Amino acid sequence: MNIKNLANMSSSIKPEPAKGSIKTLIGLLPFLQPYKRQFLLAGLALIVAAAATLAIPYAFRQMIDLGFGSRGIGGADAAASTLHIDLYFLALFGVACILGVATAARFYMVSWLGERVTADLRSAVYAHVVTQSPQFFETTKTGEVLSRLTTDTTLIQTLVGTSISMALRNGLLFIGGMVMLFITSVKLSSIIIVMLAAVVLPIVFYGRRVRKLSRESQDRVADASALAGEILNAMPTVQAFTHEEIEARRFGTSVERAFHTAMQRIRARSVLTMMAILLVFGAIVFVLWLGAHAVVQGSMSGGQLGQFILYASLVAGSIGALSEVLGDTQRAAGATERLLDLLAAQSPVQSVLLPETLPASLSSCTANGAALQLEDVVFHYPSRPDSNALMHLSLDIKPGETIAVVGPSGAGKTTLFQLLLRFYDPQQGRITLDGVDIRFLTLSALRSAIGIVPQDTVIFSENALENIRFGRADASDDEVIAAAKMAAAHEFIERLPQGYQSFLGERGVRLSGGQRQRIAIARALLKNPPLLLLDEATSALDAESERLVQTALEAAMVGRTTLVIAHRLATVQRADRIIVVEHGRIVETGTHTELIAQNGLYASLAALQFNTD
Ligand SMILES: Nc1ncnc2c1ncn2[C@@H]1O[C@H](COP(=O)(O)OP(=O)(O)OP(=O)(O)O)[C@@H](O)[C@H]1O
Repeated sequence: MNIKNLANMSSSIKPEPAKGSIKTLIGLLPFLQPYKRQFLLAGLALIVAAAATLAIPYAFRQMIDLGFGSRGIGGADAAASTLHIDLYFLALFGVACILGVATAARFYMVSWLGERVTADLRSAVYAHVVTQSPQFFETTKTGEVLSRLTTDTTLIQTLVGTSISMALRNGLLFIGGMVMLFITSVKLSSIIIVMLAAVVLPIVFYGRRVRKLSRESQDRVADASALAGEILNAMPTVQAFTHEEIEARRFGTSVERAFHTAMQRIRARSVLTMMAILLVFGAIVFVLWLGAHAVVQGSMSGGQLGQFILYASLVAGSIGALSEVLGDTQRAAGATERLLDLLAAQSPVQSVLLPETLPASLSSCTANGAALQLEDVVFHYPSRPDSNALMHLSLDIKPGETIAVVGPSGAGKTTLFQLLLRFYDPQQGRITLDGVDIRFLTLSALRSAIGIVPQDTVIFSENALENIRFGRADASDDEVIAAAKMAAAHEFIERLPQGYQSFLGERGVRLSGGQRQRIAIARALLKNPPLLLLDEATSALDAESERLVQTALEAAMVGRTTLVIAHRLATVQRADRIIVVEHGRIVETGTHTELIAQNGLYASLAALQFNTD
């Protein structure tokens, strides 16, 4: 349980990972391992198909030399020749049948693998990303994560579903074809080998360039989608400032940049393909020219040359395909690198291996709430190491107490909540819940004990029932309705067109601010936590909403410890204690009356903040 080490772990993903090489693909092995059997079957189908392909030129030669050859033309041998033709055509058809079945089987297995591995990878990356701390989401754009989940996984799907099998098939055809070329004619094949060596070097060199451009191209696409994601999430602001055109132009520029980089990659890849084909075929045409001379001089039969031509075109085709596969594989290697980076991101806030448990009274909140202690807490955000957001903050809260937290903007009020939820760990000091250091609890045990009503409630694209059930997934409908009643949300939900079944739409656009807050309060009540964190909305509600929200909050505070970032007079007046925070320190503590009497920071804040009530 070395907390220091845990805290020091970096959560951010590397901004620019080391150069992607095909070796990176080894990182995919854990995702392939569960499907060894399918791989084996696909491999078998592949070998059968490759063997059938390689058998075709041989059958072809037999047909020419033995079927049409000098032995078979005219006279007594005519009957035997017909038999030969029948046999060899039958054999050829047999081979084609095997090729058809084996190719279909390979395609099926390999495509299945591609889809399966991609689905697993997507789920694994997503499951990992949702456990990351806020720090991660500060440094990684949502759009980029989405792009990795979609574009990058699709590249890997191409790799597993197509490229690997293409590489293996063409690799086999290349090796088998070369062996058969040597068997057919050692002299011509030796010449081909020498020429091939001269052909491969430029291809390898150019392949590197294509890989680099691939990576850049993916980055640009990710940039564009990150930009779009950010803007689409802020549409009302964008439109209120009439920024539609500017944003459309900005996105257009980003898309153009992606297009430009993609074009560079496509150009490089076209050159690569052209070079590969020209060089390989050039070499083969030259060798065939030599072969034609050999047939004329009688040192080679026509069938032999036919067979050689077919094998040579198989070999040439396989080299062409391999160079193309190399491009895809390199793109997939880049994608794998980016996905593995995401998977490797470690949240600095981790559950300890041997967690302590909360006292039973806390896990089922029936008692009075939780005791909470902050002991000399010092904290700075990882992105701002030289500016402490909280400084030597100590606080002792008894079970059932209601504490109002007041302070100027930027004082550290929200930060305090973030630490209580363990979105971050303090650099110094500790926080205990009923005497247990919260770092020794599992994250889920800690967060289950805390209910939060944020300033701005997120409403999911679900009906009202499910939106409240977000507070506790296993709550029954009756429990949800009971919580809604306590939170003064029942009436307005009943009045919605389909009552609790009403779809609240993306971001709950159909609900007013006060209604959203009551949904949030209902969620918290459903969770029934011993510790409640409220962040009162600063925006003014109309008198009726205000009254309803206050009623709901009062219901929510009963029987639990409550910390509330207060913006309303009613709240501070009801609080057992008010703590006044400034520059990350507690500067005043007391009740409303006491603090007003002190005539310090609180008194001046109260005069400003609460005068509308
Ligand atoms: N994610 C973050 N990364 C870096 N600094 C942050 C982050 N969040 C807050 N801060 C800084 O920490 C300090 C305390 O911020 P905090 O949000 O806790 O203030 P607050 O009292 O809640 O203010 P407000 O009432 O305006 O919400 C501020 O100086 C703020 O700029």
